[in-house]
Amino acid sequence: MDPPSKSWSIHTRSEIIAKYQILERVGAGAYADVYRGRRLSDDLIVALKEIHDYQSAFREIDALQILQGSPNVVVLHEYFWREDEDAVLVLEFLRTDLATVIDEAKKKKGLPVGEMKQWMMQILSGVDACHRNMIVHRDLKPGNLLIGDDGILKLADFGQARILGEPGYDSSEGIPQNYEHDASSNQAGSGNQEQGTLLREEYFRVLDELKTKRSADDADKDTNIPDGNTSCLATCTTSDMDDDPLKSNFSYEAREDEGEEEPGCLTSCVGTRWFRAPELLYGSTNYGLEIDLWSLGCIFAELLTLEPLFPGTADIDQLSRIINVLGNLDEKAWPGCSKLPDYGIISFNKVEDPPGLEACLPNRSPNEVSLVKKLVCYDPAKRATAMELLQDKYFNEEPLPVPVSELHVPLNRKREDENSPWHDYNYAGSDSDMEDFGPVNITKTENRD
Ligand SMILES: Nc1ncnc2c1ncn2[C@@H]1O[C@H](COP(=O)(O)OP(=O)(O)OP(=O)(O)O)[C@@H](O)[C@H]1O
Repeated sequence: MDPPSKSWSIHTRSEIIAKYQILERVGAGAYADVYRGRRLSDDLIVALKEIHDYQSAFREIDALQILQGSPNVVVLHEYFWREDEDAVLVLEFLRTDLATVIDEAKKKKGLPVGEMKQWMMQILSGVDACHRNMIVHRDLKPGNLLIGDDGILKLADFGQARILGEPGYDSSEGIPQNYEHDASSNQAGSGNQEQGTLLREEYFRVLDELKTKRSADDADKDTNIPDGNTSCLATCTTSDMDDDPLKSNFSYEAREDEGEEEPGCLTSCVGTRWFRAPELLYGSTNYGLEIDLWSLGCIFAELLTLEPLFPGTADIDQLSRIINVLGNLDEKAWPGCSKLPDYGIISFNKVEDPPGLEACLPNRSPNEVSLVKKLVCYDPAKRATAMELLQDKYFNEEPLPVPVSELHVPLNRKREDENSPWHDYNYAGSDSDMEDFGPVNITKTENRD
């Protein structure tokens, strides 16, 4: 089978326009365009997500099918996917997101604690649903936590999600059960459709072809947005590596391919830099659900201060910011960390007296600081689970979480490209991982073999 040609236009898809009126485009991500749509049968407003990347589509459909019924995960109504077309997911339409809540709170100089707790509990409930199903989201950030008019927050954008097995995951578990590959059939999947299930062998064959094609596509790319608030898959290109003076450390694309072929390996190039766990920054390929818990800690800290916790401008700057707060990463802080693939490559100067997370959370209560500390810690095994945090005393002390109906839901969505503190930076044209980041004491040691 030839790699699928991309339609790039949902408007030409007869099977979709027979059922939905396509309204305006409401968003675009690394590999997707999202439109507001209206279901003709009952006027239901939906989001139509056209995904231009096969792997992201497989992952998103697979994870969402497993998580359907979880109150804090976006609803997948149905999806369309023909062999030669992009997948189009029909999702419930959610007008705003947590990034907008934070942005509005900043303008109003604060977020009431009772509201903040309610947002946090909903996030924890969504993450708990994922982790109970051994699904690691891998791109948790405020912009991927969507919010409906009713104040219900839902985890979205599962394009980087993976299903982990026990004890080492079997990558073949990431197969969508209802993928329709018969071009004669006019629709691919509506959650419970049985016909057209793709065999595992066929799935991996198709995936291999696509990865080969994607590598070729990536080699052609010459644009890069070095935005720490943008998903890694959007920022990792071959041009990143070419410009990176430590390029032997950051061979992300190579890792993605290697990792997919060997069960038990995962790519370290996932997520969004500001929310990326240290094990990913050090190149780990056998991490677990805990990477989401680190991201969660960064999101909670941002809710508490209304500023990103570690707004790194490059991967090394990201690590430097973490180390400058938590102290150096060593065997004492996380036994086994020296085995991380990139651990020996860059050594940071000794941080003599790290200020700790308290310094990043001024004027916050001890229980609030403690909540963040339970998540933002080096040793992944020490990070509290979402389930544990739902029982945290913080949520049972005054002021209690407000009911969902009392949450202030913003009317619109923040236009990230305009409001991002890195907006100007993004368009300054710098791709280099070593340019433009703040003062950082690093020493480059010799390359790995
Ligand atoms: N269910 C939805 N309802 C309303 N808008 C949505 C919905 N899903 C996505 N969007 C909008 O579309 C944008 C892009 O969607 P999404 O983040 O899922 O795409 P992506 O390509 O996977 O993104 P990323 O680059 O973050 O990986 C979102 O930021 C949001 O503005």
